[in-house]
Amino acid sequence: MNAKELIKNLPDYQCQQNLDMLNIKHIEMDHRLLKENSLFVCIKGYTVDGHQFAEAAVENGATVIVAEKELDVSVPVVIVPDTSRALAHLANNFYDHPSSKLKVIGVTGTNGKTSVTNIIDEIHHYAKQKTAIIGTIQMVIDGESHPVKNTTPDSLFLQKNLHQMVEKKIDVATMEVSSHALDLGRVHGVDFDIAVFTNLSQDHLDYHQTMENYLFAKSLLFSQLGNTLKHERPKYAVINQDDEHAEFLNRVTAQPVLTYGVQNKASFQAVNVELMANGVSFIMKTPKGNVPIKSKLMGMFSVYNLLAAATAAYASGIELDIIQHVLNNTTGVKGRFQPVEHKQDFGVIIDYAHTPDSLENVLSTIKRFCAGNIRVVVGCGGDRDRRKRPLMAEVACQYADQAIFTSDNPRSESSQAIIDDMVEGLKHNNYQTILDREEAIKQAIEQANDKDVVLIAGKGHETYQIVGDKVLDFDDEQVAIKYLN
Ligand SMILES: CC(=O)N[C@H]1[C@@H](OP(=O)(O)OP(=O)(O)OC[C@H]2O[C@@H](n3ccc(=O)[nH]c3=O)[C@H](O)[C@@H]2O)O[C@H](CO)[C@@H](O)[C@@H]1O[C@H](C)C(=O)N[C@@H](C)C(=O)N[C@H](CCC(=O)O)C(=O)O
Repeated sequence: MNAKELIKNLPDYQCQQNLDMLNIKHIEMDHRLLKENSLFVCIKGYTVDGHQFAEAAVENGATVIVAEKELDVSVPVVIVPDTSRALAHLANNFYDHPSSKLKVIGVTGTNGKTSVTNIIDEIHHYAKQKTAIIGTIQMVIDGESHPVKNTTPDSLFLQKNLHQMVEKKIDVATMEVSSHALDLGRVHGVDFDIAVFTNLSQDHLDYHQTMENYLFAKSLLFSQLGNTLKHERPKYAVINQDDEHAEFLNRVTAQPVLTYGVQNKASFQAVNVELMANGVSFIMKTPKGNVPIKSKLMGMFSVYNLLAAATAAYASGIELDIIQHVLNNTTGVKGRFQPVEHKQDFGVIIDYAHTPDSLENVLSTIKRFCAGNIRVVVGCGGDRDRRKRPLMAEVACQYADQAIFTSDNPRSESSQAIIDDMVEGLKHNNYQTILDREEAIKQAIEQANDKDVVLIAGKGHETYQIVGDKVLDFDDEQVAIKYLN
């Protein structure tokens, strides 16, 4: 693509050099990945400023640099006020606006994003559509799995892979949209068809500082839905009517809204809800009649996840009998309320719950069917929201009979310091501290009696533990299996 053509839609750029003859074959934001004839965008990161790699980028094949300041390099420099924003638009332009060529469903909210995204994907797959999914666990394009670094990737990765999806004739891409991504503009330019809101509770205050900022970031997905129709396809906002922020989000979007909920009247409402030891059942009231649902997924939060996915799928034009089939048969996602199969007479469940709210949801669900004691193994991540630490410990001790506080991903912090934050001011004494996560899981399993349930919380699907700058192999499920057999 001609360099001048590529940058022409940037609203506010300066470039003293002539770009007419330059052909750009790649866009890159990491100088280590550069190839010949690339445009390199210098991103000011949190830990590193990409501007320092400009010279090395030229050596590695960059023929144009996009930066926020003048640079002493031998190739043309395009100066823009904000390189992250420019990258999102350049990538969208370079890959020819891929999100306008397939249906894109974005799911945001504190809890439930992964489960809802996966159920929406399952429904479209069952409806014989070609699907792709982008989320915390992985990116899957037409059944092929790819690793991911972030829940919602940076704009370059995102646009490149949306382009791949168009090439592979994907009909619908369902993606988790984190508040970080919305705030950092990773999804700028993505033409969403449907935006789904699950819920909002305390998390990520290390980044957003206040709940108002956190809500504002989430709301960007709904304002970004715009007010235009794309390709004659209607756009929809799907909102959890029972969440206290529903009304605010309702006002943010200019598109038609479909709601779901249990307590309040909604487009999709669950009534006659029964929470059982082996699943949930309810009648799903819909604009086209009542649909009985009996799912293997457990707990009230699963009722909400199922409703969110059903409403989004309905907004996407899927027939109710297909939605019903998938809701009744889905087995959920690895690391989300995942039972570990074994021979003993007690239960072991792995869950990604790493917020006070999600931990409370999971523990209160277990409380409904556990005939013995609940034992929870839990920690908090390092270099992340410190304010949630005592709240997590309080929830653990309040709902479980015995809590073991241990390491999560301590990152650059000491595990002991994180646990000190958790227990500061804690009035309960039904807890012990075992810093080593494997030892904590072992102890919880060895202490369990018949009818007890052991919940291993916080890391879910993760197969690693981040200690300092090392990423060590660690899989809660594998460790549990080791001590169960
Ligand atoms: C705070 C934050 O969001 N950081 C993200 C950010 O990293 P950073 O700002 O430190 O950037 P950097 O990697 O130092 O590099 C800056 C620039 O220099 C370039 N570079 C760097 C080194 C080099 O040798 N050469 C080079 O060119 C980089 O490619 C980049 O363009 O940009 C990276 C690339 O896009 C992200 O992977 C990284 O996410 C980190 C891993 C992260 O942990 N982010 C969390 C906070 C996050 O975003 N979480 C949400 C999920 C939240 C949830 O719902 O649970 C998410 O969506 O994942």
